[in-house]
Amino acid sequence: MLRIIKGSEVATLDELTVVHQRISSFELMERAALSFVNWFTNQAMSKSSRVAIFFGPGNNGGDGLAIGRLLHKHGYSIHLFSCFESNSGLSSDCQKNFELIPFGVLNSSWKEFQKEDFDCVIDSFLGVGIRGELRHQAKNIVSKINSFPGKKIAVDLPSGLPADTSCLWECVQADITVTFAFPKLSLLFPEHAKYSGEMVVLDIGIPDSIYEQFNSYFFFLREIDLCAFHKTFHRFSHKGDFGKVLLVAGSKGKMGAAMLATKSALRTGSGLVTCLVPEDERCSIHSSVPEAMAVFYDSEINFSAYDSIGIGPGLGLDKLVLLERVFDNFPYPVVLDADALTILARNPYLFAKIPKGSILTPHLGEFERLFGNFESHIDRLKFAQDFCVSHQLNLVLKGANTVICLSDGRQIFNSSGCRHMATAGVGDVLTGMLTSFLGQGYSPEAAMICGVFQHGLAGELAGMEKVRSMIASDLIDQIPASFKKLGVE
Ligand SMILES: NC(=O)C1=CN([C@@H]2O[C@H](COP(=O)(O)OP(=O)(O)OC[C@H]3O[C@@H](n4cnc5c(N)ncnc54)[C@H](OP(=O)(O)O)[C@@H]3O)[C@@H](O)[C@H]2O)[C@@H](O)CC1
Ligand SMILES: Nc1ncnc2c1ncn2[C@@H]1O[C@H](COP(=O)(O)OP(=O)(O)O)[C@@H](O)[C@H]1O
Ligand SMILES: [K+]
Repeated sequence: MLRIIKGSEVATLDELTVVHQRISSFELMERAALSFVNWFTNQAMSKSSRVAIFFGPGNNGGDGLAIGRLLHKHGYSIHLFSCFESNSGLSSDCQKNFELIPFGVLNSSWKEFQKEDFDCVIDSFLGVGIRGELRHQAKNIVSKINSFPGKKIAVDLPSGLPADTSCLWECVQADITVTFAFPKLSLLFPEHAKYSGEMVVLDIGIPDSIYEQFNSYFFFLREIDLCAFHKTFHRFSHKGDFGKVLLVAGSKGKMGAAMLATKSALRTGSGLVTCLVPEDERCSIHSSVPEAMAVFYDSEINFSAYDSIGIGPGLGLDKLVLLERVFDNFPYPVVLDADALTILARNPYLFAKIPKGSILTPHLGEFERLFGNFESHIDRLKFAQDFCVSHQLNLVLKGANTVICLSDGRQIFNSSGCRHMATAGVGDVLTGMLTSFLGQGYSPEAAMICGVFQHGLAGELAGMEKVRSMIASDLIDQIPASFKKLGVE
């Protein structure tokens, strides 16, 4: 899994790569620029587009100059805007690229930029090199860039955004940030959505072994990481091997949540799925998910007969006693979502009773209900880390780039998913998937890695087809295609 390192460590990462691959730092910059240009030319942007590139004196500016040179070669009309007073302080690779500005590419001061003259702005003013608060002049440059109403594409980071911390000043408001090698931590913070826009991570050929030389408990989960976590089943596998799972979900008026979680667990591969529901609601489960079984609140339930239990979707807030019964009678990790989390928030003494290794799946609102308000995402993540380590629990903090917070302190950002997933019931589907993988014998870590990534992938597939019309059931329908895409049978 890709390690997310600090912005201040990028220079060392570059140096180690240059030595390891026997290339020059100029060649590494060229590689970054080529990967950007390759991405850019695949966007639906006409060759007649007029492109403005703001470039600073550091290596971020060097990237911009190289990008400008290469885009000019592709036939784009390029106008460079320098964001410094004197040419004497350029970084060495920026200087080399400055000397290579081709004939036909205009170069002016940022002050001369006229927004009406362009179709697109590339922001390569500042990257990971920013230290401390943005200086006065830099703030003016950022405002100038932000005055452009069209598409703004940030190179590596929107200028002004610190790489690892929350930002307290105005930065470039990019529509898309194209970042090199690994996502800079601050691009993953929800409070930076208006600066980072969409995020694209481009591989520039830095081997994983180089990242391993840095200490970091933040990771980025990609499709290639999944294969190692999936179990394989053999020819003689029977439904018992695929797990017996129990979903404690649904109440009067909220049976849809139970159905979504149940269908999702079946589609994720569970052999036997039972739903614990109010007896009055038996028909709704039987008629909508005939493959599932139902048990009822008043009956004697042998919780230990199940391989995994997921609790919460549509449960209702009056199920404290039931929740305690599960905790007292089931010693293995459970999945806790939705109303189960609200019951926990109201009764914090229950934290100590949750089986070790369990998975709590709050969205930001539920996280706040459980643990209070945080000024920044980094503070929230630090709290989550301490909570997970001290209680030996796992937490899936849902949202764009869902964070899997493991009980050993590691925090893994998911890369799959799309904005169309922000619709009712999509979280219930995740509960079904996580419970299903646990029931199939996956460790909590493997269940979260496979479940969270694949949930996002199914969401992307459904979103591609249904765009903003997507509903949670569409995501369930795409679970089979997500298995196929991952090559998991
Ligand atoms: N492996 C990778 O990812 C690769 C990374 N690469 C690229 O290198 C970039 C990093 O380049 P970098 O280190 O030269 O820093 P960069 O962002 O250009 O900024 C330096 C400038 O910022 C200025 N400055 C500082 N603080 C400031 C403030 N508060 N307010 C205002 N200004 C401030 C500082 O001024 P000074 O303090 O020196 O006066 C200096 O001029 C990285 O983002 C990526 O694009 C690729 O080329 C290759 C592979
Ligand atoms: N903008 C987004 N980008 C990617 N994924 C998202 C986005 N918004 C929501 N999601 C995902 O959709 C799911 C929504 O879950 P949740 O808020 O619990 O929904 P519900 O309670 O309606 O079931 C989560 O898995 C979350 O990560
Ligand atoms: K930038």
